[in-house]
Amino acid sequence: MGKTFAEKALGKAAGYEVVANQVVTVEPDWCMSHDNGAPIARTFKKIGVKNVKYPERICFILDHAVPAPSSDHAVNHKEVREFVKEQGIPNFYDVKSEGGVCHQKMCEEGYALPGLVMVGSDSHTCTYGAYGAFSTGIGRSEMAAVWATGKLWFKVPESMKVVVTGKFKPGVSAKDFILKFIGDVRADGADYMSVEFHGDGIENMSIAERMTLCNMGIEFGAKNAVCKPDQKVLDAIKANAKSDKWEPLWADEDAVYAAEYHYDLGDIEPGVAKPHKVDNYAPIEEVKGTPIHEAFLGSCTNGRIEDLRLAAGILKGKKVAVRTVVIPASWIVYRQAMKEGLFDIFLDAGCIICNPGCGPCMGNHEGILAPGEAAISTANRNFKGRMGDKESFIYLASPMTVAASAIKGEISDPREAL
Ligand SMILES: CC(C)[C@H](C(=O)O)[C@@H](O)C(=O)O
Ligand code: SF4
Repeated sequence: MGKTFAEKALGKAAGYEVVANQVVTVEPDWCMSHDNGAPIARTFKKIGVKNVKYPERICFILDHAVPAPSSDHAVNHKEVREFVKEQGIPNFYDVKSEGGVCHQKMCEEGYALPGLVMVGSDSHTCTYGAYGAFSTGIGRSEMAAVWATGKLWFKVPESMKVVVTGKFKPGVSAKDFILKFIGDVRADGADYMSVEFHGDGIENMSIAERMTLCNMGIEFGAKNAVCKPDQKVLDAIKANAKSDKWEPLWADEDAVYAAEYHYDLGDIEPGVAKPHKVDNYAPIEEVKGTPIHEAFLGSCTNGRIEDLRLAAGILKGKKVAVRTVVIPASWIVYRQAMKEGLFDIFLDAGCIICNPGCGPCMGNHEGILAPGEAAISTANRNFKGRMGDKESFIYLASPMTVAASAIKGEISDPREAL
């Protein structure tokens, strides 16, 4: 019987053959934390161990509220800095023009690598599956224990196979597909499963698009989400792989799956997730004309250079009708966007460009909504109150839909703006 990706990756880490539902203990290759490293450090101190087991495997990336918008946030940052120093942790991205959203940094700095086991104290750690890693979010106390012991147990997940063929039509992108998919399988569709994206539809996608898919794995319950580490990935990691333990792993043809789905990307149209759930999908036709008060282009889901280019293509020579916040996912993306002239397009259109970080994605700052207001956002969550006020509304959409909607001040079909 063939093996799934999860069975291979966790088997490799355990050092012996494993099958779905077996419990294994492994030593994760990387442990990522962000601003919440501060409460984790407090928990770590209660364990009674003086030093973390593998300082070189820990990464800290301050991003959730940078620069600190409140004293509480500043205290978190301060405690992270102190912990990094005290424990001799080499991989630290402070509030400087070298950071960005943690998941973007883990990918662009060469931590995300095929076949590695990666954990993060953030639910969207599943993003690194775009590079063929087995990556998953874990809780804070769990992370404190991993720092102390270097180990973590997993139940090897059962797997879901999503076979994706074809190409998107103009005006449609990976975000439209994943929103539609989540609408179909619902928020618990892949609970504790390893989700594998297969097919030429995925091969045709850029790594950025694959990151958008894997990033949203947790929004339908996945333990991890992953794409085959093909030549595109091998080329991308050549320059700066931060570990030599990687190995491209992929599922066998005859692996056994708990569920299987098939999609043709040519059938996908622009769509949104309506308030207040990510699986509340609607095709654009259904929501077209809904007034919005803010547009947000950014986050770990869609703040990459490829996303900014798509939005700029629509905003070029136009004016936005509502406040539009653009946040490149990292300073590398920021510089690139500046170099390509995208900032001129955004600024001429009336957009605000903020420093890389999570921004308003989870309501910390840089674009909080007032009661009764609605936003269209490229992020990944639209829960009640997510952008600051319980009486506000969030529609999730692709960068092109967000740009087209910003111009009209109402939810709009990007195909009409091309
Ligand atoms: C703050 C953090 C723990 C949280 C997460 O786990 O995902 C955040 O990044 C989010 O997107 O909701
Ligand atoms: S950008 Fe949003 S979803 Fe991504 S890590 Fe930050 S808060 Fe979470």
